Amino acid sequence: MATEGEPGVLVDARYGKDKVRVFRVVRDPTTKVHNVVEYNVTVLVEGAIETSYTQADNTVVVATDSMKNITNYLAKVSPHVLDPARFALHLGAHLLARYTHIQTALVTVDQLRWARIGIAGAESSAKEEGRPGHNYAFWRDGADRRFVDVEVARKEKDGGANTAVAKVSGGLRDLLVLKSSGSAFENFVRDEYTTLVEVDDRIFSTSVDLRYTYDEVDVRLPGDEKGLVFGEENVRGKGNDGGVYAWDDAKIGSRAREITLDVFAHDESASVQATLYKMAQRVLSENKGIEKVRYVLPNKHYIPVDMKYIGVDNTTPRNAEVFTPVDSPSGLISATISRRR
Ligand SMILES: O=c1[nH]c(=O)c2[nH]c(=O)[nH]c2[nH]1
Repeated sequence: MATEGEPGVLVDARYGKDKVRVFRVVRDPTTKVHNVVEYNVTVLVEGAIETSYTQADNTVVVATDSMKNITNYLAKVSPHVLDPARFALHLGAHLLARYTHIQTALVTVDQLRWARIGIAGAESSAKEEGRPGHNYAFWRDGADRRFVDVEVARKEKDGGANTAVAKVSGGLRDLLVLKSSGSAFENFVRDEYTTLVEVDDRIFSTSVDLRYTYDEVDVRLPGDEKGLVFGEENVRGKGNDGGVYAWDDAKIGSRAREITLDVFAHDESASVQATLYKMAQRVLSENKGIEKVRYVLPNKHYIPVDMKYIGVDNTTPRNAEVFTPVDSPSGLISATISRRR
């Protein structure tokens, strides 16, 4: 939108609430087993909102405070609250159903870890991944977070249709790993700039960031007045997968984490690049609904301390035992691996 006399043109605009912190407990009154989730939610919208920027017209603005309220309200009433992907889809679809001038809703749900405390006893009838666990006592069993990113876009402009298409990706952030053997780095370019020595055994540590992207899904917006009826039938995969959800993000999320840890541990790593590629291939081969995988792996260097000055060998790989962990600089290795068509 351009106004005469102004040098600039509004090219894109989106707004919303970031860092909406939500904790939800779901209680089963019969078994007394509780399930809990903690999310950091980002909820943004795009659409016919240009005049709020160009003409100070707030009549098109759903307040970011209201978006926070909607997030909390859906955390209370959505049947999908325990599943971040479905919850994010429901929140995005709800915003489009409720506000016809909104074209696209962008929802990110970052999930903090809460695992059942695995103890036996009277209050431990619940199970987590087959293990016994306390019914309502939990602990933070890792600093890594699962996330899901959902972009729900109305199919037709101007609120005309009750159908939308959703781009969904999920992943993992800040999974910190280290191995003290099984990693080499040799045969790299050697020239006048090279000081790094080749090693057939070194420490390999990284903080894994992983994003996997699904095939797009079709979304039917909730038709009921309150926008709360949003079931399996509202989301359809595009392939011949019999409709409903084309994937189970909860299962894929925990499997991708297991695969990442498994490949990291088992691979005789020739480089961060080569290990990354193997991780991505495994994630693709075991999860048919995933279209592409992106890993970002910083190489967190651990430098053997040189003790030659005191007559001690601490630098040849066999004798390297004391290291200085180096925060910066770090390598930064990334790649996207897409399913072969
Ligand atoms: O696995 C590695 N890949 C690199 O590209 C690189 N560069 C470097 O200095 N060390 C390493 N390690």
